[in-house]
Amino acid sequence: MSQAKQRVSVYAPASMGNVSVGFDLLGAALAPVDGEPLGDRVHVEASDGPLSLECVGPYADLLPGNVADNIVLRCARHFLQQQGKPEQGLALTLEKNLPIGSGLGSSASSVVAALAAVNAFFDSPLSPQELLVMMGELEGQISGSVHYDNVAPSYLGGLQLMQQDGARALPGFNAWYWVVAYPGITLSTAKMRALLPTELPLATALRFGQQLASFVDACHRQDEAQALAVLKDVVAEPYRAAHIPGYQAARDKLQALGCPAVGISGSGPTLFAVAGDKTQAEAAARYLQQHYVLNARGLVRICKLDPVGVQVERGAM
Ligand SMILES: Nc1ncnc2c1ncn2[C@@H]1O[C@H](COP(=O)(O)OP(=O)(O)O)[C@@H](O)[C@H]1O
Ligand SMILES: N[C@@H](CCOP(=O)(O)O)C(=O)O
Repeated sequence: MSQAKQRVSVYAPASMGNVSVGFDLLGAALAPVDGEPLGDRVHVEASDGPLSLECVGPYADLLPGNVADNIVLRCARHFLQQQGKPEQGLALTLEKNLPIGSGLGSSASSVVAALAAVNAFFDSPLSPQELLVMMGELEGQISGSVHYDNVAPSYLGGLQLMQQDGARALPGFNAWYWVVAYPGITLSTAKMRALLPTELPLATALRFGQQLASFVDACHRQDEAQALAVLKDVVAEPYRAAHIPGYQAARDKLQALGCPAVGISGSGPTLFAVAGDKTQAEAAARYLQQHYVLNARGLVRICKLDPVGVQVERGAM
């Protein structure tokens, strides 16, 4: 009697790094309100050959031509080496649903889905904390430095604040909609990081600390007015805004439409706008679709926070 082969599929949602107020320290997982997924999927199944990766999906053609450079394969290799396992017997498929270099945590989504999938395939030898550390290291290999504000929310869901010893969930504001718009052009995270100064003036450092502390306090007390008053980026936006085509004009227009906060998602070019209700979210989405999206690769989604993060499905083939 032949034994059924095991198959594991993992979905990892898009994420928004920084959320304006917490450069490299705060991130949010996104779930479109229309129920359509917005994130990469990785499938792992047993095979008789060497470790392999196939890429499919709407943004697969933008991945590195050499599959060995794909972060999903690098994640699988790293995991197998770390576990003392041979590089064979696994066939991986990446469904590349997120645009690359978009500010939607695309590489992080692939990293989270890949590592969660291989870990689940081998019955979870790594704890969630160990896995999160590995995700941060692998994501850091391609984005220019280790930062957890994409991998942590994609893995754990919700709004995640990085601490010295791991990630802590912050209570978000249930009424808020997060409208995200990706114009359809690529901006490399590493290059957008290279625009930033290596040191900040003392006044900026103080303002950053005060704003982040106020935002965290406001989340815990569910003080919406205080949270919105400090949802501002004094660290990265001043250096990045001019490098994102159309960003400053769109931000001004969205504010005029009544959106209480607008910012760069991750390192851009995606922008986000907070909307207090569905009507305002739809007006912002219409504006962004007409004026911020530049080509057919672009997208606009009205989202809530994804409360779940990674989703693992097991099955037999
Ligand atoms: N599975 C993958 N998903 C996204 N990017 C990948 C993947 N594998 C390799 N890469 C490479 O990693 C880099 C990711 O760029 P980055 O600007 O960090 O994108 P993002 O901000 O969308 O994560 C690109 O050079 C891309 O070719
Ligand atoms: N904190 C990082 C976030 C990068 O996010 P990405 O989605 O653009 O990769 C930064 O601002 O550099």
